[in-house]
Amino acid sequence: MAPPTIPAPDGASANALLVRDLTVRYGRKPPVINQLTLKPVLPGVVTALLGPNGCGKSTLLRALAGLVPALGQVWLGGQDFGALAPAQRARECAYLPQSLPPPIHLQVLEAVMVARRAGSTLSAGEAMAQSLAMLEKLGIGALAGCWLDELSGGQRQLVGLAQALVRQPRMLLLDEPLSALDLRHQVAVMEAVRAETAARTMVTLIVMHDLNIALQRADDGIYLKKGALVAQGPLCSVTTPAVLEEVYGVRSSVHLPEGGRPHIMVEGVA
Ligand SMILES: Nc1ncnc2c1ncn2[C@@H]1O[C@H](COP(=O)(O)OP(=O)(O)OP(=O)(O)O)[C@@H](O)[C@H]1O
Repeated sequence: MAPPTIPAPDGASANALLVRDLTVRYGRKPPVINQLTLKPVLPGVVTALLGPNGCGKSTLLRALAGLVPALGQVWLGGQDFGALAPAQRARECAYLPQSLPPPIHLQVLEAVMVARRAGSTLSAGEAMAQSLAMLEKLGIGALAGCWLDELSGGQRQLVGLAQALVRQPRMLLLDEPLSALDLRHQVAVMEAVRAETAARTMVTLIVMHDLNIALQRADDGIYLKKGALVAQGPLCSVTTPAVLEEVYGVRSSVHLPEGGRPHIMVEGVA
């Protein structure tokens, strides 16, 4: 089947994620996502997936990862992603769920190495070097020898992220990866994700609730409401008081410091 014809910016479509007419429902309930069509989600930049509780952000990520059945078309890098065998899809797409990785009795370095070696022919030595480097990038090199089941929630979240990043997927889907992290680790994670996304020209979608962190650290944004697209584009351009009122039902103002990125002041419920 030919890729869906969604207009892409010049030269951007080759590795982009294309989503067309995506419908996802749980059981017999009405669809959570109903015929969603996105503009191309570009590779090499971080795209924040935003919207109120229950609007379908996690469902969209799970559908893209092939973890819930969906109707419609999902293409990645010119390939019909929905038609790939599950093993190949798992190699090309790393998905980090909202829930923490299970606290199994494994050392952190081993756990990251297992993720790196899954489905690859990499030697143990090379996998160890890459795994250690990834732990360092996320600021948790000191945890390499610790047991996973003795870590805090935030530390486990960081290890889950290291496992996702070290696999070098073509598409990285992160569901609220900052939720359990302190400020320093939030910044370290977003910097590492940005650097890996750019270096590997990955498609990276991150569910976020903190709009100001998104505005500082993400490039593009997708605003959803009730499973439908409200706005998509460069995050600093699409984040307007009108969009925030429509999506979240709040009154807000956008402040633009000289030479900086905008930040949002929420003034109240609309
Ligand atoms: N496994 C499931 N079975 C049935 N309904 C589900 C299931 N998972 C999610 N839903 C429903 O789908 C809707 C969207 O949920 P989803 O988790 O995708 O939202 P979300 O935008 O990620 O929310 P949040 O920001 O609160 O995490 C909700 O109404 C939820 O109740």
